[in-house]
Amino acid sequence: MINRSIFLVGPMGAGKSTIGKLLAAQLQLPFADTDKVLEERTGADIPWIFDVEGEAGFRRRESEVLEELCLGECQVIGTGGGIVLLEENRRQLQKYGHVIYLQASVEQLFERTSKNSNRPLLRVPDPRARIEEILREREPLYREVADVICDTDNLTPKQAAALVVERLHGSLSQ
Ligand SMILES: Nc1ncnc2c1ncn2[C@@H]1O[C@H](COP(=O)(O)OP(=O)(O)OP(=O)(O)O)[C@@H](O)[C@H]1O
Ligand SMILES: O=C(O)C1=C[C@@H](O)[C@@H](O)[C@H](O)C1
Ligand SMILES: [Mg+2]
Repeated sequence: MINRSIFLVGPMGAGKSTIGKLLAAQLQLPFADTDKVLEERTGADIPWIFDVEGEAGFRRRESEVLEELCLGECQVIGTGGGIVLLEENRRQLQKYGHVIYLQASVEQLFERTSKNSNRPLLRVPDPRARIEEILREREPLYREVADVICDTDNLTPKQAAALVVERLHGSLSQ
C-alpha cells in the first residue's frame, strides 16, 4: 500500500526523471521533478541559477521546493542529484517518503550525461573524473536515506521502472 510519496534519488544520469515518469504512470500517481518545479518557480533554467546565484543559491531554492512537495499530495518525485547534500533535506526525504536510490556505474552515468550540457557541475574539462568525485562524496548519503536500492546498469528505463515497482512492493510488504 503506497501511502507516502516516492522519492527517487541518485546521481546525474541515474534516470530519476526518466524512470520517475514511467514509475508514476505504472503506479497511477502524479509525477513531479524538483528540478522542473524549481525552474518553473524561478522562471530561469538551472545553468542560469548556478551562474547568477551560485550552487548555494540553487541549493536554497531546491530545499524550498522539496519542503513544498513533501507537504503536497502523494506522488512520485524525481529529485535533483544533489538533494542529499543537505542534512535537512535528508531528514525530509526520510520523514515524508519511500526513498529509492537509483544506482548506475560511472561508465553509464558518463554516457547518459554526455548527450547534453545542461548540468553545470559537469561543465568541466574532465566530466568523467567529476562524476567519480561526486559519487565518492554522495554514495554514503544516497545509501543513508534509501529504503530501496536499484541498480539500473544495463536496464532500459522501462525495465528499471519495473524493477523499482517490484522492490518497492517487496519493501512495503516486510
Ligand atoms: N536505464 C537507462 N538506460 C538508458 N538510458 C537511460 C536510462 N535512464 C536514463 N537514461 C537516459 O539518460 C539520460 C539522463 O537521464 P535522466 O535525465 O532521467 O537522469 P536524472 O537522474 O534525472 O539526472 P539529473 O540528476 O541530472 O536530473 C536521459 O537521456 C535518459 O533517456
Ligand atoms: O547532482 C547535482 O548536484 C545536480 C543534479 C541535477 O539534477 C540538478 O539538480 C543540478 O544540475 C545539480
Ligand atoms: Mg532529473
